[in-house]
Amino acid sequence: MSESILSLQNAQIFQRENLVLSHVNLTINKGEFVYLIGKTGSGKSSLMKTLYGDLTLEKGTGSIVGFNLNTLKEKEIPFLRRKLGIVFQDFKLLNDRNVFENLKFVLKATGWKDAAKMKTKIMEVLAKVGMETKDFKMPFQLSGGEQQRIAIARALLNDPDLILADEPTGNLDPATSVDVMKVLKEIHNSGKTILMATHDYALILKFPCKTLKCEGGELFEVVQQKSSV
Ligand SMILES: Nc1ncnc2c1ncn2[C@@H]1O[C@H](COP(=O)(O)OP(=O)(O)OP(=O)(O)O)[C@@H](O)[C@H]1O
Repeated sequence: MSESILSLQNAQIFQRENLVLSHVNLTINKGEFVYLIGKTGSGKSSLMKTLYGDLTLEKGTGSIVGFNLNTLKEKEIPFLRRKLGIVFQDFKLLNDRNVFENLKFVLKATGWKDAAKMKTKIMEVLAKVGMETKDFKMPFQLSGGEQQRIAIARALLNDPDLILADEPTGNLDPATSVDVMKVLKEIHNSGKTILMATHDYALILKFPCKTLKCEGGELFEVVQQKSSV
């Protein structure tokens, strides 16, 4: 039987007092790659934020990477995020330090102490995104696509059970988006589970996968046909 990594049942997603999505039923099994699509303002980011503990799940039930979203305490959120790799549209790299130090910062913040082990891990994740020769570069010396690769490498540091990518190609041109998508697909092929919010339909057509759509305040699966995505 497939192992569920993420499950929401009859969930309601709120932004403050505003109901953004209702009747959300969603299961993601280990090893899946799932797109989350929908127009701007349809609730993709709100759903993602609920999954990484930035918004509270107030109605319905939910569990993710072994955490119960209904009973999640503030102090548990860092532990939840260690089991998630989160990738954002705007990379969120620290501009005052180089690539290596950006990654080391995350390892130290998550309890790593041994310098040699940290170096091995950093070079391992950089190799996975094809950036092993850029460890000494400052973020502003990198292109947008390269910065996103580093952000993906950062998301891999703690061997996450699930990667949540919120519009990871949103700031990239079409060719660079395809390159970054290839990196994400390689990571998926190596056994990782990925949920990716996007409104880049060209990418979905090029790399078809299970697709969920936020529309009219609800979430449903769409069939992979040009007319339906
Ligand atoms: N911090 C906030 N406070 C109150 N309402 C918010 C907040 N952030 C988003 N919203 C509202 O929640 C709804 C869903 O927004 P959300 O950002 O989840 O959409 P989205 O599908 O991710 O859009 P986009 O593709 O533009 O990122 C919108 O109506 C938005 O105005």
